[in-house]
Amino acid sequence: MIQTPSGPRAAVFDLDGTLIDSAPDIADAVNRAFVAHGLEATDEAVVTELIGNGAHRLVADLLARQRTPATPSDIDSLTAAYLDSYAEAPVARTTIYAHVAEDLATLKGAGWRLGLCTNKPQALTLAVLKGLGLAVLFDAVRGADAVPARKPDPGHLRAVIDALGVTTAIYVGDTEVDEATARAAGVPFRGVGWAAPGRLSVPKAERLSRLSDLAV
Ligand SMILES: O=C(O)COP(=O)(O)O
Ligand SMILES: [Mg+2]
Repeated sequence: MIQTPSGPRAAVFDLDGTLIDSAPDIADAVNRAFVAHGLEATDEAVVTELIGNGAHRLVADLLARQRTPATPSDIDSLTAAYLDSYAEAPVARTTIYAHVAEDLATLKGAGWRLGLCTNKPQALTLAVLKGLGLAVLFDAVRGADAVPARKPDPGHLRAVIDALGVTTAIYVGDTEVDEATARAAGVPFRGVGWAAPGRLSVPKAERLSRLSDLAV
């Protein structure tokens, strides 16, 4: 049985790399856009390492990695092409990490308010959550374009916490962007045990092995 005697009864989650392994669909979509523009595709493992700062930054980082000179308007149009391509197949190869769906349901059943704070755009976030059957679990969802400034701006996380109608919450994520956002917002942070190597500074021993451990 889950016990929630003290501490915040609200948790906000990052999406990519935290709740879902979306890297295969992100890599496919960004590579389709690059190839359609006469550019090279990038290995999925490399794309995976660059996820977490939003679509625009992913495109800019991939171009820099390929040493392809690009104007701001080139980056804008490639980003738009990538997001269009992603929206066509948002959950073709995406999977939910083990136990995540059942643990979120357990927390919700125990009275926790659940929020989502992601650098993925809002419409795509909702499409992914719906496609995976996770949308019903969340009381507030804010993608990168649903707030004035995205993570690591603390206002992004604060907007989700405000929308939950609570004063604080635990933030759960998989990268240093999430850690920095929580720190700047004055919110406690937990990293997930399944984060990709090198993406979190919090020691592995302190990371969550199950999301339901939040309630222990
Ligand atoms: O960078 C992105 O597109 C989204 O990543 P996040 O869900 O980990 O914030
Ligand atoms: Mg993430």
